[in-house]
Amino acid sequence: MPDITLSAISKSYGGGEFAVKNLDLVVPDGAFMCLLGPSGCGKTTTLRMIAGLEQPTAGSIAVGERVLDSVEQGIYVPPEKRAMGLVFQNYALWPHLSLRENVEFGLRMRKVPGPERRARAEAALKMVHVDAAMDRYPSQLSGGQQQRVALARMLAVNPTVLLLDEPLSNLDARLRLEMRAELKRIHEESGATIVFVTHDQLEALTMATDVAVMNEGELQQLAAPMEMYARPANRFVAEFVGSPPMAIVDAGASPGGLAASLLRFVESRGAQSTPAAVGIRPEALRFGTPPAAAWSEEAVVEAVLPAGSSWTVRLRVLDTELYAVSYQPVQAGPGDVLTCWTEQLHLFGADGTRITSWDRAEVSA
Ligand SMILES: Nc1ncnc2c1ncn2[C@@H]1O[C@H](COP(=O)(O)OP(=O)(O)OP(=O)(O)O)[C@@H](O)[C@H]1O
Repeated sequence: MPDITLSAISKSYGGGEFAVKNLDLVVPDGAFMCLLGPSGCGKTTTLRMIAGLEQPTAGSIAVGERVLDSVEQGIYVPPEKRAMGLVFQNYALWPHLSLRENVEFGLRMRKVPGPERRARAEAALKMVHVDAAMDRYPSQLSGGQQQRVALARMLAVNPTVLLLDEPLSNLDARLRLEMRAELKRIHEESGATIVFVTHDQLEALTMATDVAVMNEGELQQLAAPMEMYARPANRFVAEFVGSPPMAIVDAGASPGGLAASLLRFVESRGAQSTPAAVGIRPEALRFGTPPAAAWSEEAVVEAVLPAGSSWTVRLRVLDTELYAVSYQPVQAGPGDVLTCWTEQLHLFGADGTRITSWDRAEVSA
């Protein structure tokens, strides 16, 4: 299956508001792409347009050379002719069919012969761990089990493109973790192209090969997960990806404050442009003697919150409260003064975009 290309796609439901604005996006063949963003940012609308369930109001969608939508050329290919598998958050299982029959249904429509149909349905149900309940009816299952059956129903037809809209939202934490690993394995084994909608940044970071972050209908950044985490393209992505979120300190506050300290540091390191804001990830803050090339300040410990494998520390650094996350035990208590330092600062310009010249300077330093 070739790449899926969205060119200048917009969607308005009327009233002048755009659910999706001028979106250019290529989903490479075999990718596991997550569309990530807060509620209402246009992820579902984008997925539904790829599926053919919504028509764009401008732009075009193509798979390889085959145009599926083109507003300009008046082309629209209906969902059933797109050969894509779909699972939505609000999956609909047939209530009068057993789980096995539900999964076999799609295969029956595709005229797959009986024995093969049965084997493929069983294998798919096994994959999502509901094979023990194969002869039950949907009403006898929990929401999470039903969601897994919906996933199995789609997997059974071996689609080359899977479109998934929050398919793990009804699962408890343990099953979610298990299904993330399963989906990743299914992706690797099947070679299918997956487009996955989620508002959960951890889900995107753990599963995707490519993450497209959206906000208010617009693409904010398209990158591999670790690249996005290490170098968020703007303030929105910086605050959305990562937990706890990156602290972003605006320049121009009091001269004796944290912002001034950070600005003095970046100036002393020859930053080519003055940032409007500086970001620090909580897990990039360290304690103890700083390396010569790192920014550091004295910090007053306000609280230490142990969480088993990590320690979250609330600090006051000059005029600002910061959080640090340490994966080593923190031997300190309220009122103690520690030296905190970091080797990675994220610089943002007045328009909120990342100052990339600083990253290059940091790398070459
Ligand atoms: N059928 C519709 N009619 C009118 N407005 C709609 C319709 N569907 C979506 N919208 C609007 O379009 C915008 C984007 O919605 P969309 O469902 O794509 O966002 P989302 O990022 O998937 O959000 P969520 O995670 O909450 O599902 C929202 O402002 C929403 O209210």
